[in-house]
Amino acid sequence: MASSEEDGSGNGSVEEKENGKKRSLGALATAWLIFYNIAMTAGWLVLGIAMARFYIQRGTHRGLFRSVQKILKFFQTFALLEVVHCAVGIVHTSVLVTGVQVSSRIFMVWFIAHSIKQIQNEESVILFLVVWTVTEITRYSFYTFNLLNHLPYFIKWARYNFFIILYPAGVAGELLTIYAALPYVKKTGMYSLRLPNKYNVSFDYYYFLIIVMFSYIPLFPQLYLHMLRQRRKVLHGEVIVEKDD
Ligand SMILES: CCCCCCCCCCCCC[C@@H](O)CC(=O)SCCNC(=O)CCNC(=O)[C@H](O)C(C)(C)COP(=O)(O)OP(=O)(O)OC[C@H]1O[C@@H](n2cnc3c(N)ncnc32)[C@H](O)[C@@H]1OP(=O)(O)O
Repeated sequence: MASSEEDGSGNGSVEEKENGKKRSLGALATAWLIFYNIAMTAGWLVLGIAMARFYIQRGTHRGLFRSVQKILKFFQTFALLEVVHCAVGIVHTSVLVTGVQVSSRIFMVWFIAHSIKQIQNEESVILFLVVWTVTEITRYSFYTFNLLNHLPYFIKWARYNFFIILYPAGVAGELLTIYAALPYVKKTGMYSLRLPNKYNVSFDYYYFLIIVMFSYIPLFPQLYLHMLRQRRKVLHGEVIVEKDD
């Protein structure tokens, strides 16, 4: 009689198969994340180089957003996958924190900078673009090297120190840009729904933007504190017990 190990019907064998499955899922997920992080690092690098070239050649920031917007829209929108990564569990971080971060960026790109052409040449747009670019090149290269188990210390240091200045600077750029958009939104009534209409609902994008600006007050500190906790954990080895979402 064949032993359970030989015929593959015993517990040990089932466990082995399951472990194998886990291993291959793990390998697949790792391979995907390496590909994703390399693509994102490259995308933000291309954006950074395009911005620098534009400024060196033209000597002005006017027209810069227009010239780099396609790359920005593509790679910032691609970042939606980060929420998916957390949701399916291949990345161990909070769906809520990542969701707030990604949705605020998507909102800035599509519903502010893309939609309101009149504000595209504001200095504040360049401020958040430069800040996002430096942040993302550092962040995605950090994840890539980390997954490859070859993380240079200066990248780790940059990932968990740059944000101390870049986060408030990015928020300032975003808030100033929304503020600059307000008069145009009020004048044109864009994305607004006035009564009477067949749905019997009204929506005022102008007031919505004001609410969004105020929502930074409770939300931004949460993200900043999250990053400070990550910093203590990664750079100083502190054990931090995170609350579930
Ligand atoms: C509809 C209208 C919406 C309006 C909403 C208004 C909201 C307003 C408030 C929002 C303000 C945001 C402003 C913001 O846009 C401004 C800026 O970004 S300025 C630039 C500076 N910013 C930053 O430095 C933050 C950048 N963002 C992040 O770091 C992340 O998005 C964040 C979710 C905030 C934190 O990331 P995370 O929790 O993942 O921290 P870690 O990087 O330490 O990673 C934790 C573990 O997860 C692993 N991980 C994560 N991602 C990956 C990945 N892609 N590939 C592989 N591994 C990944 C990481 O390695 C860690 O694992 P381990 O702990 O095991 O090492």
